[in-house]
Amino acid sequence: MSEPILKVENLNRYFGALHATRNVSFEIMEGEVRAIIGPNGAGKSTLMDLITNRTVPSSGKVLFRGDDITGLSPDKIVHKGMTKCFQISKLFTSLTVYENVQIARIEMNKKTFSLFPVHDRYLKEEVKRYLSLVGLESKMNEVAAYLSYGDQRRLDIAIALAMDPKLLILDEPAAGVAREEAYTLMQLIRKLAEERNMTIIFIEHDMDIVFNYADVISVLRDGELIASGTPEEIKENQYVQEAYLGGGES
Ligand SMILES: Nc1ncnc2c1ncn2[C@@H]1O[C@H](COP(=O)(O)OP(=O)(O)OP(=O)(O)O)[C@@H](O)[C@H]1O
Repeated sequence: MSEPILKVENLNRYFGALHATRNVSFEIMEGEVRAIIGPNGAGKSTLMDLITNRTVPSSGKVLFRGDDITGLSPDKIVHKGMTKCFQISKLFTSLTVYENVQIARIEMNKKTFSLFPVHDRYLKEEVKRYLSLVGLESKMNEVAAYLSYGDQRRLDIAIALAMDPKLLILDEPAAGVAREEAYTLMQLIRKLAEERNMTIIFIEHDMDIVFNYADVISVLRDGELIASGTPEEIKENQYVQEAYLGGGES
C-alpha cells in the first residue's frame, strides 16, 4: 500500500430535493480492502454509482490512478482498470462457465489490442487461468444456470478478473450465500487482492464479514461520510456502536 488509487472530492448527488450524497471526500490506497457500511438508504450504492459514473454527480470529482474520470463513460472506466461485480449479474446463464469468461476476455482484448487479435490457444489459457483463480476450472464445461449460487458468484468474480481490474467494487459479496460460503468468498477476494495488488471496495451489511475482512471501514449516514478508520477504530465509533453493535441498548 503506497499511493492513493482513488480520490473522491466533495461528491454531491441530488435526486430532486433529496441530497443522496453529501459532500463526500475520501482516498483509498492501492492494495487496500475498504468496506462501505451504512443503513438502508444511506447512499452506499449511489456513491459506488458516482465512482463508476453510472450516476452523474451534481458536483465533485473522482480521480482514479491520478486521472480525473468524472464524466467518463462506464465502459472507458472499466478499461482504465475499475470493475464492478454483482450489482447486475453479467452472467449468460445458457452458456458454459468457460464461454462466460471467454466473452469477457474477448471484449477486453478487442479494446486493448485491436491491431493484434489474440491467438485462440493463448485465449484458452487465459480463460482457464481466470477460472482457476476462483476455483472453477473443473466446472468450466458446466452451464452457468446450473451452478450453485456461490459458484455463480465465483464466476461473476472470474468475469470481473478477466477485465484486469486494479480496483474491484463488490456489492454485498456475502448476500444470499450461506455463512461458510460467504467467508470462503471473502477469503478468496482477499487472497486475490494480495496476490494481484488489487484494491477492493465492498458494500456490506454483514458486520462479521466487514470487521473480519476490511482493512479500512467507511461509514455513511444520510449521504454523509461520518467516519473512516480501521476495524478497531470503527468499533469505538459511537454511531456504529449504537447502530450495529448493540452499544446503544439499555
Ligand atoms: N435514481 C434515484 N432516484 C431517486 N432517488 C434515488 C435514486 N437512487 C437512489 N435514490 C435515493 O437515494 C438515497 C440513497 O439510496 P442508495 O440506494 O444509494 O442507498 P444504500 O445505502 O445503497 O441503500 P441499501 O443498503 O438499501 O442498498 C435513498 O433515499 C434512495 O431512495
